[in-house]
Amino acid sequence: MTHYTKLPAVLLLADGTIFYGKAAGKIGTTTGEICFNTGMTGYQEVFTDPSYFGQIMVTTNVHIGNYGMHKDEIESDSIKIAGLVCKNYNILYSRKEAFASIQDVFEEENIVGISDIDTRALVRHIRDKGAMNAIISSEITDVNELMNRLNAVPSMDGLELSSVVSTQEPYFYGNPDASIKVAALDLGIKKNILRNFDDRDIYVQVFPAKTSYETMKAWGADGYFISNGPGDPSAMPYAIETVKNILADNKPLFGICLGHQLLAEANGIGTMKMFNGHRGLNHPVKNIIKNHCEVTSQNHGFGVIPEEVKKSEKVEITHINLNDQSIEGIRVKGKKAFSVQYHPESSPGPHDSRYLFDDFKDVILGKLVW
Ligand SMILES: NC(=O)CC[C@H](N)C(=O)O
Repeated sequence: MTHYTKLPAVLLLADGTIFYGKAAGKIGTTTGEICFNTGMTGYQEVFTDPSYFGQIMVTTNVHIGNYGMHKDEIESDSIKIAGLVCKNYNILYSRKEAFASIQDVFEEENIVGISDIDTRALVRHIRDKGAMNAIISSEITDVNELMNRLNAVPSMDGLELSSVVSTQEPYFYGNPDASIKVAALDLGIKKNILRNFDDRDIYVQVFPAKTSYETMKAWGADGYFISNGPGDPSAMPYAIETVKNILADNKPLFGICLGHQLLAEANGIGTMKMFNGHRGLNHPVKNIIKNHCEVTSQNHGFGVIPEEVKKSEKVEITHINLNDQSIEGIRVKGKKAFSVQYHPESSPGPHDSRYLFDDFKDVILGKLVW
């Protein structure tokens, strides 16, 4: 640990609300869309999830950093959140397997945060007012200056971010002798998705976001995976085109989160920005086909437009959110394509939905048809 001084810090929201706290992480200034995650564990997996790129994360779990940082508990190779807002920011940690403190990693990776915030009050405020941009600073105290900087930050609505976090070059994951080959379009893929494929004897080639279907097909994949990722799905015509081409060839396709939204878009179903996203580890979802409930891990700020899904002749609904009845899963009629809005790789989160990876394998093997 190089240094740690609890300097004062400010959090300013786009609606003018100010919270004062203490500096956490790198001393500096950061901006992004503010969002909250209600998960009670797994902060490192959450902070390294590329879907959070461009977002300032408020953690409702009171203790952050208390079990340190672990080499294996990553969902990508760097911290992806734009900033952190928390209550207790612990630079001391209790686990001997940890390789560093949260402060070491945040300093190294230039992540700016603010602690000692009443996160209950802040979350209630965001919950009532909806998604908005915010700025954290431990170097600028002038509120007008902060507001000027905040006003220059683009809205998440309409932002394409996948090509920023995606791999630049294709790479392989898993066992080359595995029985099945899947081409994954990396829009911000989480590592635990790759681990889940590997666990099921599936060899994956991960392709950059803007790879065409033709290029992936040349590898001879048995199925196609469209990943999770940051930003607005409607701002990604290149990926919608890729999904349309996979569907036109009637290849097995599985989409998670952003991949789900893109499967909807490719079938003429629109997506929308939600008033508040779903981010947490205990969202109840009903599987309509199997007639059971799953407790799910979620992280999304956009959703598919329910009315458009319901009147679509191309897709059928497979999963529904039991909190707000939003659409959590679809499958394309007469095709081998399906997707879910939530995160079955659940890292962190409960493992109720891991069967979806088995389902994808069964679709590829022709054992699951609809
Ligand atoms: N986890 C994800 O793939 C998120 C998808 C999309 N960026 C959203 O916020 O809704």
